[in-house]
Amino acid sequence: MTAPRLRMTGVRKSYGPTAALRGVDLELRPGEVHALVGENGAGKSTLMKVLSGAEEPGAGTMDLDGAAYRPTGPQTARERGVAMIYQELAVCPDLTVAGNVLLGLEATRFGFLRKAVDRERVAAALAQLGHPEISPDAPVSALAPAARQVVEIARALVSDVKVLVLDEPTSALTQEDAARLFALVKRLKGQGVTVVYISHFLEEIEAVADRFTVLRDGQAVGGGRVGEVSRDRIVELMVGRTGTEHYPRVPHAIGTPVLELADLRGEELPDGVGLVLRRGEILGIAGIVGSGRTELLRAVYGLDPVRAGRVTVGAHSGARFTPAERIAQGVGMVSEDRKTEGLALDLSIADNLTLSRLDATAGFLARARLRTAVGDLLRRFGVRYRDAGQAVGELSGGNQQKVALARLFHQRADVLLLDEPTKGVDVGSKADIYRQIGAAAAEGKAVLVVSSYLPELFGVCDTLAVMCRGKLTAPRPVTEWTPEAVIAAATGA
Ligand SMILES: Nc1ncnc2c1ncn2[C@@H]1O[C@H](COP(=O)(O)OP(=O)(O)OP(=O)(O)O)[C@@H](O)[C@H]1O
Repeated sequence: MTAPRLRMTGVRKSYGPTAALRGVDLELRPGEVHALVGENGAGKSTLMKVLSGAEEPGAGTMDLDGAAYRPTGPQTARERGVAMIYQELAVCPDLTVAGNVLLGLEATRFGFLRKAVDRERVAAALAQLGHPEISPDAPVSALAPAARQVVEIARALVSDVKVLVLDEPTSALTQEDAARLFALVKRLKGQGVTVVYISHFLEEIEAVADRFTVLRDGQAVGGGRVGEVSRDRIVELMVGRTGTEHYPRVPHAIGTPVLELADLRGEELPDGVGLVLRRGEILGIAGIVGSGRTELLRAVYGLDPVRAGRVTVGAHSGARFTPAERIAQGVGMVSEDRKTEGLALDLSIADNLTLSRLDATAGFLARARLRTAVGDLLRRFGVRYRDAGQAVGELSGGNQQKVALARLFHQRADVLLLDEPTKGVDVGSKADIYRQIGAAAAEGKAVLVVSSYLPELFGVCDTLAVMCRGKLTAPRPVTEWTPEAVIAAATGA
């Protein structure tokens, strides 16, 4: 058997009273793609932060190519050839591509700046990654997310990366860019680089990974070769029980219209959208990143200016309402970008959950009743937390997403606008969210859901419409669509 490239033994890490890692062993081989899977809060990011020097372990040892490995920070980890690429990319937008790729290297490696040589080196790295179209001289601020990600990977490559960690790397990518990323990962593997790949999409893992390890509650509970273990078995290992239903359906009936859009136009997108959403209806909007789906929800909610057209919510007709007015009209939204627009990360879970409830009686509710309501909501959404007084920023990414959704349900909105509601959420918890969406429809609420994950739209929605360059097809029952027809409509084919 090949000697491991990197070995982690008995790694522990606690944040105050929260034990994030409880003695993890992990072995990574040279030139393999190793998937790390597990429920939200299982400890995946923490384990990889320890590996890449961003967090110091409380206990345990690591060795790299047979020698002790104890990084004191991300820079010393990089010097040993271990780098991590986060979901929120860490590039400096004001620098050029070359400036970013060589960041921190000029001084240590070259001693002095050799511009032409540096430029060549960066161009070679980009070509090696299969992206010669990215110019070393381009300002990073001008690049799309997928290209920025390539810049970060190139940065790791020039410092002779041996182990590269990708944390949910496709979360901001179009399907096409995701396919290019998979090709790039395979190239890196061919060059002997070990890639650790964190993802909640088992399809992705099957497409790129050789082996996988499942984390549960801060421990490695299983693993093996991809392809030799069924998806259901992997999910079982993740959640610790059998028979997780992927798309639970709650029976619901469709009633009268509650939201109507007529020729709605934003500054650029959307471009003349009309639709009718009825009580008890779950209407999905498919489309590629950039097609105007997010802009559509933002325009309806009053977050983006509306140039023309009409939005009717119950008795309120017009287009220029503020989000506060929309909330008062019974509209709620969970934005795709929960960090900047959704949650107040420094505030407690309980405060975040109760912030947007404009219920005059809330002030008089006994504290105990409110506490019970909060606890009940957190349970319904399967949030893993220590106590409701804990800051939301301390939760894992997927658990933050669940809090953002739970808040909307606490707000008791009648019209729910959901933009990528299960982004970053694990397979088991996705089912919890689908169940809550179904329950909302059963209570007569109307749901407009934007998603880039087609199986989810097919599994959850009653009706489906596809957005392409700011325009929306007529919504049709989901049974009348096929994935191929959706993709054709989304790409304007
Ligand atoms: N800075 C922090 N302060 C306090 N607790 C933290 C901090 N970072 C992580 N945790 C806790 O450590 C545990 C593991 O979190 P981690 O982010 O590693 O999970 P994850 O498996 O990456 O989850 P996700 O799939 O949601 O990204 C969670 O209980 C989380 O709340």
